[in-house]
Amino acid sequence: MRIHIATDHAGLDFSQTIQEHLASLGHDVIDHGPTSYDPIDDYPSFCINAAQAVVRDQRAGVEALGVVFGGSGNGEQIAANKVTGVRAALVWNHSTAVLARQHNDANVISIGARQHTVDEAMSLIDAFVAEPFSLEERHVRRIAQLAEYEATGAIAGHLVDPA
Ligand SMILES: O=C(CO)[C@H](O)[C@H](O)COP(=O)(O)O
Repeated sequence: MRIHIATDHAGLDFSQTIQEHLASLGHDVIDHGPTSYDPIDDYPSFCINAAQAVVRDQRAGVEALGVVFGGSGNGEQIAANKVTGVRAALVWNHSTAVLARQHNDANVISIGARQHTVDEAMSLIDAFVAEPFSLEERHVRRIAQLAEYEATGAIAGHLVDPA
């Protein structure tokens, strides 16, 4: 699996340790930064670059996922979800890691580095990467509705207020 990683200053130590862990498991890890600690850096561009790379890879038929870190993970999830084709989930326990794949076919997860130990975060990421999408019809249908809204601003057969 290719795994695209991004963070900001709040998750930089985490990110480096976790990248080594993922590489030791044989994953192809790609770091989208930052490359050095800057306490006033901004997470959006790092996370958007990682998210774009996931979508680009998946569209090219490459198995790829993304993991973004921040202090809470909230802003990083929001940033990743601005990229068309991204389904980014905030993961904070084993169940949300597994369900992000099973139900949501999430292609990016976000983890708050100030909310977990690095060992906890590694186990959340391992659970996420190991879990397949269930392919159950109701989940496929809901994900398709999200993609349709993203593409057209509407969901056929459902009332969506105009943006
Ligand atoms: O989690 C985050 C965004 O959701 C950021 O990592 C966090 O806001 C950074 O905080 P600070 O600039 O105070 O170190």
